[in-house]
This record gives sequence, C-alpha cells and structure tokens, in this order.
Amino acid sequence: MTHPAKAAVFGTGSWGTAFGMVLADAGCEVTLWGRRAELADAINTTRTNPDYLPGIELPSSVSATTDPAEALRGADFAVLAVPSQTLRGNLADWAPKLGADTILVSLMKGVELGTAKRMSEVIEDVAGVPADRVAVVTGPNLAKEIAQRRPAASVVACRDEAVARRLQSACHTQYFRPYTNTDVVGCELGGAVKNVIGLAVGIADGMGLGDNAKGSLITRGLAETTRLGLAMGADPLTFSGLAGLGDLVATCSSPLSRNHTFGVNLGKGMTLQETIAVTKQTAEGVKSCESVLDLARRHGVDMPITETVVDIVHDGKPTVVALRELMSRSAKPERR
Ligand SMILES: NC(=O)c1ccc[n+]([C@@H]2O[C@H](COP(=O)([O-])OP(=O)(O)OC[C@H]3O[C@@H](n4cnc5c(N)ncnc54)[C@H](O)[C@@H]3O)[C@@H](O)[C@H]2O)c1
Ligand SMILES: O=P(O)(O)OC[C@H](O)CO
Repeated sequence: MTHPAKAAVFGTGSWGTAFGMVLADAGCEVTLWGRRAELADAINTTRTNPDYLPGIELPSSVSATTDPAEALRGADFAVLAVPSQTLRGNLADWAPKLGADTILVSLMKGVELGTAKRMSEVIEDVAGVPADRVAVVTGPNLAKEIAQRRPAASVVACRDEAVARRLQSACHTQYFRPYTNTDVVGCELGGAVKNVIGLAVGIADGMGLGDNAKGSLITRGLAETTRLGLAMGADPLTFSGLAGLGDLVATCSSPLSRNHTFGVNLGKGMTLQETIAVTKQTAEGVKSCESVLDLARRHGVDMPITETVVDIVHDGKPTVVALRELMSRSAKPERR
C-alpha cells in the first residue's frame, strides 16, 4: 500500500473518535463520518469531539463529515463504530459507496438480535464482501484511556493474515500495540460476551458482593465464553488472550466501562428504566445478552451467567433471587 493510508471511520462516538486518533497518529489520513452536522462542524473547527472526548485535541489529519461518499473517497479502510444493532441498516446505505478493495473493519462488540450474527457476518451479508476483506479490532481498549494516549495492546483479526498485518501496521503507535489473529470468531465472541459478564460483575459490585464474587464471575464467565467459542469453531487459546481475558479484566475492573457501570446501577437497586436514563452511551451487553443467549441455545451451550443477566435485565428478576439461583445450581467438576 502507498502511504499515507486513508481511513473512513463511521461513528463519531468515543471509540470511533479515539481509534481515528490512533490511525492518525500511525500516519493515516482519517475522515470521521457522523450523523449530526453540528458535531462534524465542531470536530472540524475546534479540533476536539466535545460530546464524546471533551478536552482532547485531535490530530490535524482527522476531519469529519456527514457525507458517507466523501468519507469513503479513496479509503483503504472503512472502520465501523456504530452501535451493533444499527449496523445492518446503516451499512446498507454506505455499502454502495465502498471502493472495490476497501477493507471493512469492525470495532463493534455485539451480536445482532434476531439473527444472532456476529458483526463481521452482518458486514459480509450487507456489503456482499468475502470474509478475507473483513477485519475486527478488539481487546482491552477503553476509549478514553486510548484517547489520552495511555498504553494498550489490542488484537487485529482477519481470516486473511496479510490483511490483518496491513491493518496492524496502519494502527500501530507508541501507545497502541496491535497483535494479529486469524481467529475472527473467537475474537468477536470474546468482545461481545465480555460485555455481558461486565454487566454481571457490575451487578455483583453494586450489590456489594466483594472481590471473591468478582474473581469467580470473571473466571466462570470466561469458561462459558470458551464453551460457546469451542462449539462455534473458535480457537480456545484466543480466550486467554487480549480479546478474551484481557478485555474481560479491563471491562470488569474499570469505572470507565459502560457495561460495568450499567450493572453497578442495577445492583444498587435502580430499575432498568432508571439505569437506561442515566446511561448516555452504548452499553452493548444490555441488548447483546439476549442475542448471546440465543447463540448459546442454537449451539446447545449452557451459559448460566449470561442467562442470569438476561433474567435480571430483561425479565426483571430481583438480583437477590438471581444470585440465590446461580449459587444453588447443581455441583459439578470445574472443567465442564
Ligand atoms: N467506548 C469504548 O471504550 C469502546 C472500546 C472498544 C469497543 N467499543 C465498541 O465500539 C462500538 C461503538 O461504541 P462507542 O463507545 O463509540 O459508542 P458511543 O455511544 O460512544 O458512540 C456511538 C456512536 O454511534 C452513533 N449512533 C448511535 N445510534 C446510531 C444510529 N442509529 N445510526 C448511526 N449512528 C448512530 C452515535 O451518535 C455515536 O456517534 C460499540 O460496539 C462498543 O462496544 C467501544
Ligand atoms: O465501556 P464498555 O463496557 O463498552 O467497554 C469498552 C471496551 O469494550 C473495553 O475494552
């Protein structure tokens, strides 16, 4: 590829903007696409994103537009960072404007409701592109820390390793260290299910259950993620890597995590409606807990923590009842 590479980033929220900064710092020319003209104008005139990353100066090679064709003109990468459940509808509008060789990159950590499809599958469906043109970036990457250029590692996954390496080189900076992986299924599952486990840990923290409960939920959460991954053909080692354990630890321990915070509020006794009202950004696990459970049932996999989160979040089960039921499941060996 002749440099500088050009990237269109769809979504001017916290991660779209922060990852746009990473790409720019790595030498790319970046155009952010956003829905709202006021925010695109503010990004272009103030060199900040006042709604999502206030006070953080954007590199000079980042600009914004509301026109998808303008964002995509000459783009090597089309980076998708909108809420997972909106991807299908949005991408249907953007796909006809894609270049013939543009690599599509998912930053999203969700599973589609109804179809139980991973985001890369939705991209392949809607854009009509083969799997080797679709990559995923995932891992312990809290947007605010990355926008502050605090160090993080990440995973760039694509079935075609050469494509993963191109993207790796396009987003490798002093503070952002991407590793490649060809296990797209495992990487995407790690990212989507950790949001559900983050909700569970948040609920436990809100209830004041302590650090043993947290360690137990993280570990058993990883066990159920791995079971699902194995049933879907993922490499089990992916789950002990950045896309699995790494992201789970960051999400379950950080006050910056929207999923964890959402859970804390529920655990403290807020109703679902009250919790939604105070949540200003995307907490993917709230919707994806249902699609992950759907996926688990389609594959005949037992995911008790995910099921418990669905019971609490969507069926209004009182947290104390859910806890009692989770703790009184039948005794079993650890590795099953
Ligand atoms: N924030 C993080 O730290 C982080 C890190 C890694 C991955 N992610 C993932 O990235 C994805 C985006 O998250 P985010 O943190 O940027 O969310 P966000 O809530 O900060 O921003 C979402 C963006 O999507 C836009 N949007 C909302 N509804 C839309 C619609 N119907 N059509 C088009 N645009 C719409 C919003 O205006 C906003 O620009 C999620 O899947 C999330 O799990 C986030
Ligand atoms: O704020 P959350 O819970 O969506 O988590 C953000 C990132 O996924 C952490 O890697």
